Amino acid sequence: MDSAHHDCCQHHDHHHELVVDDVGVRYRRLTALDHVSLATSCGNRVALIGPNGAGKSTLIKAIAGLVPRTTGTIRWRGSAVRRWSREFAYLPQREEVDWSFPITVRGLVEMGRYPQTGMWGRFSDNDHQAVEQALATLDLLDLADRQIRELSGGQQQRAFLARSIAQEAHVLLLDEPFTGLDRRASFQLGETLGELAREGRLIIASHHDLNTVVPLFDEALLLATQPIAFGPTTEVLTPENLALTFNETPPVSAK
Ligand SMILES: Nc1ncnc2c1ncn2[C@@H]1O[C@H](COP(=O)(O)OP(=O)(O)OP(=O)(O)O)[C@@H](O)[C@H]1O
Repeated sequence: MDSAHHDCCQHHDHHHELVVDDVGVRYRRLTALDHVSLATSCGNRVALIGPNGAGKSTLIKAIAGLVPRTTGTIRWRGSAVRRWSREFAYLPQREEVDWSFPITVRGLVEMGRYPQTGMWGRFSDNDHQAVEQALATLDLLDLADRQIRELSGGQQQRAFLARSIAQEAHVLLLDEPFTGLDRRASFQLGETLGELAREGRLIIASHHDLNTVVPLFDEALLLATQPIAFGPTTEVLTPENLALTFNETPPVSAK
């Protein structure tokens, strides 16, 4: 990966850059999230872990400013997040994407520039350069003129990541990015996310495979509508916390 060091952490102070404070989200009468808090900063990869319906997607959308909060606040670098901004990139779950939509990889990555140029705006040299740089970063130059429907699942994920790089997003919010990838594609995506985090981005992803949380993520939030635990992956992934999260009987310690 050859992109220059990302500027994400230059604003770093003693506080965390992203602060989710006591957030609740309700859909009509259903409480999807309740009293959720976490604080983290750029450079981290944060896993959201929990059973189906635990609120992982809802939290991702709330941080992205895509669903309204019922309670609490979300602050990014000291300012309240109220609606979507260019600093956040959101990748929906695979099944929410229309993969038959006729667009090339380059066309998809160019969409990352629309917040700057407007949908019908002229692309400057700077915009073209950002697109080519993003394609190169995700190793997609050879595939740039292919239709996205003609790509493998792993290549499609990379195309979406390239779009968020072209957008110059600081926070990547990914809904189950590893689902449906084989081992090789998963490994490659893991390497890519590691690089993007090292360059100074914050990565937040829902994740289902408990066996790969530790190698792939620095921090984890265990979630079951309410937060069960948040912290460094190796500290929070205890059998007790997992049992509470997945509503199983906690292991009885030997007497
Ligand atoms: N648009 C919506 N309207 C009403 N209820 C919703 C909506 N979206 C999600 N829900 C409900 O909110 C709860 C949390 O859903 P969410 O999709 O955030 O969970 P999740 O942890 O991402 O689940 P999964 O692992 O199955 O993707 C669920 O009970 C779900 O049915």
